[in-house]
Amino acid sequence: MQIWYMEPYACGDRRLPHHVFPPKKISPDQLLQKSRVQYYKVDLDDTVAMKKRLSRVKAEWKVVSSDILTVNDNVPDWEEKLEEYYEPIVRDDDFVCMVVDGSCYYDVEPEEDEWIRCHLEKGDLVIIPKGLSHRFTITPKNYVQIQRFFTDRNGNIQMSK
Ligand SMILES: CSCCC(=O)/C(O)=C/O
Repeated sequence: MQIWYMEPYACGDRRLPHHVFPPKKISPDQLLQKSRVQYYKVDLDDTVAMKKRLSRVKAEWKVVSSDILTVNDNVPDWEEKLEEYYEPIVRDDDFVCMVVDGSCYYDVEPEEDEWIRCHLEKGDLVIIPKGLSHRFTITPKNYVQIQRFFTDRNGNIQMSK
């Protein structure tokens, strides 16, 4: 995963990196300190290691359901969907997301109008904590397949998936 500060009030093609000038990249540890976003690299080609990592994440974060979402330009109402995903949201549950194929950006906003761009590729898994403003968009590949894991902060019935 590559992580960098975005230029303020980025406009134009959202798929471009929109670095601040000069570019300011940060490490996953710095991202964690700054925003509480956690990061794991999952080796999707190693089934045993992948299952181990995912079952740990599911147990630790009380994952109750998951889905797999493909975002590409064959999606009906593609432009509208992208608009919707780019709208900042603040969730009241922790959100876990892993890139299965392709690439995408999750932008997080630890402080008002200060956006940090996380460029996720295959095997990158992030945990966006509840309460943190974030948004999603695609990269110039125009293609990503992600697995989303939904958590239950109230400890309700667990569904296996
Ligand atoms: C294409 S994923 C859109 C972002 C998302 O599903 C979500 O709920 C983020 O919190």
